[in-house]
Amino acid sequence: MAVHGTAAKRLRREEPQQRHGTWRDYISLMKLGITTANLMATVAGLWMGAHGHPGWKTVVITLIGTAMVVASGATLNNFVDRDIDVRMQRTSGRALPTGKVQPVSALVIGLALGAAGLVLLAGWVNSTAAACAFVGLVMYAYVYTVWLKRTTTLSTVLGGLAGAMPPLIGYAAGSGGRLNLAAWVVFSVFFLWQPPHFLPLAMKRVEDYRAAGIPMLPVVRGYTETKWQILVYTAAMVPVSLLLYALQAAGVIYLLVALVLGVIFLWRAVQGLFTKDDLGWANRLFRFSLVYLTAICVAMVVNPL
Ligand code: HEM
Ligand SMILES: CC(C)=CCC/C(C)=C/CC/C(C)=C/COP(=O)(O)OP(=O)(O)O
Repeated sequence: MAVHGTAAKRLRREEPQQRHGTWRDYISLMKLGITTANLMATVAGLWMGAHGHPGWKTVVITLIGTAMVVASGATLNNFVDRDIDVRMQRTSGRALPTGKVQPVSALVIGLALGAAGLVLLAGWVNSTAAACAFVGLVMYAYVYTVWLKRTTTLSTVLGGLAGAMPPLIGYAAGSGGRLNLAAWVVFSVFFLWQPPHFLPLAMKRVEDYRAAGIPMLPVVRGYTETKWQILVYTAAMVPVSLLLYALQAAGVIYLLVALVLGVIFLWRAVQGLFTKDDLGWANRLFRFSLVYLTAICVAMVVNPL
């Protein structure tokens, strides 16, 4: 049945405009901000695994391979999440919800990046690094994105298993495939860091997630429970981060950075329990989580033993 006049105009307005994407739109699928930060974590793992002396060929190939696998995870996450991203103000302008990039293109690019990155790591680094990358990719693109994010408040914590894999990829690359206790302590620091990194953002975007039907912790259990969990994970992360010094895997400079910034992180998390300005506090904590991440990665590079 032909549709004429205002109804036709309204229909045209509701469909995502079929605009052909530029190369920037395709690149945006890879979430370069998060991917770059994951490479920073990979470098930290590399230097820790190699006790400060990784070979440059290993560094370059590991970073290219890990970048491809993380970009693959982000692109596949965009492909799967396009139905919910269109319903959240923060993500509705992305390339897939706006129709700038076709879903099948994102799927093909995501799968190709993942396959190429895994082959690079397996063929030119080592099988342990490739295995860590494969686990991270499956955990992020499938377990977190397809399954957990839509069904449980535990998605953030379990998604943290994926987010803690890049430093382990780096550690495996730097150590010739050996994942000793220090490797798992590095993994644990990044694992414990992620809830205090993301949950403040989830608080800020609680109405977005409620509108999209995503059961993030603040949507289901409210701000108070979320603030307590932020405090618990931060309180666990600080002493675990100091274990690297106790294991003689990192030196005094690292110890001072982890101690001072860890105490500041902890104090800011405690402040959340008493603040009247929840969203202002959440904004500041999210931003500080990135400062802490950067400082810890730099300290691991500067002062491995
Ligand atoms: C459970 C795991 C994680 C969740 C749920 C999460 C979630 C998010 C979200 C929703 C944003 C805002 C992005 C936007 O608005 O477009 C963000 C930003 C960011 N995340 Fe995470 N993240 C996680 C793990 C990580 C990890 C492991 C890293 C790095 C090692 C990281 C680094 C960053 C950075 C640097 C930004 C700011 C840059 C940007 O917005 O692109 N995140 N995160
Ligand atoms: C080896 C490998 C692939 C490791 C994964 C590293 C990585 C990208 C970790 C971040 C994990 C994560 C849950 C991001 C947020 O996705 P989201 O869907 O909650 O964010 P969005 O709402 O902004 O899309």
